[in-house]
Amino acid sequence: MPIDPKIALGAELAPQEFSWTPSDVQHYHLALGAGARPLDPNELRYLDDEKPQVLPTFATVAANFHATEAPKVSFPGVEIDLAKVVHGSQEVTVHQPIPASGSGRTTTRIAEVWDKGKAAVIVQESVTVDAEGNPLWTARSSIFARGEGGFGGERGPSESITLPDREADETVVTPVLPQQALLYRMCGDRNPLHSDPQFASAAGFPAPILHGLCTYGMVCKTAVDTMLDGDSSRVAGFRARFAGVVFPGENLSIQIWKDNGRLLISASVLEREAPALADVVLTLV
Ligand SMILES: C/C=C/C(=O)SCCNC(=O)CCNC(=O)[C@H](O)C(C)(C)COP(=O)(O)OP(=O)(O)OC[C@H]1O[C@@H](n2cnc3c(N)ncnc32)[C@H](O)[C@@H]1OP(=O)(O)O
Repeated sequence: MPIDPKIALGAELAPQEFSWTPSDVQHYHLALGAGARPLDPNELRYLDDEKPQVLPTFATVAANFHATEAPKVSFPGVEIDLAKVVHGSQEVTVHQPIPASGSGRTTTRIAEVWDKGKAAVIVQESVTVDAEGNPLWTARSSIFARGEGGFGGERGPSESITLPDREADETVVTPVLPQQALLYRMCGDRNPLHSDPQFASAAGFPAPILHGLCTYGMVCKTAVDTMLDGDSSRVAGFRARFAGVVFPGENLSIQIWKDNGRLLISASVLEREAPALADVVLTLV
């Protein structure tokens, strides 16, 4: 059985130990498009050699940054073909600004398994501490496994955020480079869905799609640059639901509203007027 919720729910995955360097951080930021404004000192903070500031979304790549193999969707009680899976949602809460270098230990458990009929939604929660055991960040993410529902589980919640009924405080267009996914996969996510046209076609897409976490990082960076004077240490948390695919070479239209100590954001693909990220909340420190 591809999904056995009785085994999966609450299962702990093998802990991951890892470390990162300023060079990894620079590399991650470049893969999100940093450096496009090379005369802007705020932009160069992401790329400093000694002490780059670190976007909180680096938390999503830190543990696997040096992976060179395609990921597997294989956990206790879950065995799914990678081609059926898209990233559903992501949330990161940082407990301190992420340092420019360090080491961490992540423990992950399968927190929820929902049966959406045509799909399964599997939610993982993870906690990362530094070498001394101090909390660095916690994360929650879901995958949406197409064709894997119908195992007799519960449907689960279906919440969404209502955006303010007024014009956005800022609207920014952020280009996705034609080579963006090929750059981003060097941050440890070698899923061929993002690079191999044949694999993408077999998965039902006309071309390789952008990593959801690349869109996620790009939108967080845009919000930090536009609303927080380029200071990523003001971000306490960032969450989003992946509402539609993005193709490299498209443009993201990003709308941002100030809302009581947080930013609410929506991101869509300009050319197709199609949603990219929904339920996006940036929580301020
Ligand atoms: C390993 C891969 C890594 C990647 O990076 S892949 C790239 C990043 N991810 C994406 O690009 C995904 C973009 N999103 C989509 O393409 C679509 O959006 C989905 C295929 C995820 C869902 O679309 P649809 O099949 O039309 O679903 P529905 O009919 O709108 O909803 C069915 C049920 O599924 C829940 N749901 C919808 N989207 C998500 C999501 N993104 N994450 C978690 N759950 C989701 C809904 O709520 C609802 O359930 P309820 O009827 O109980 O309300």
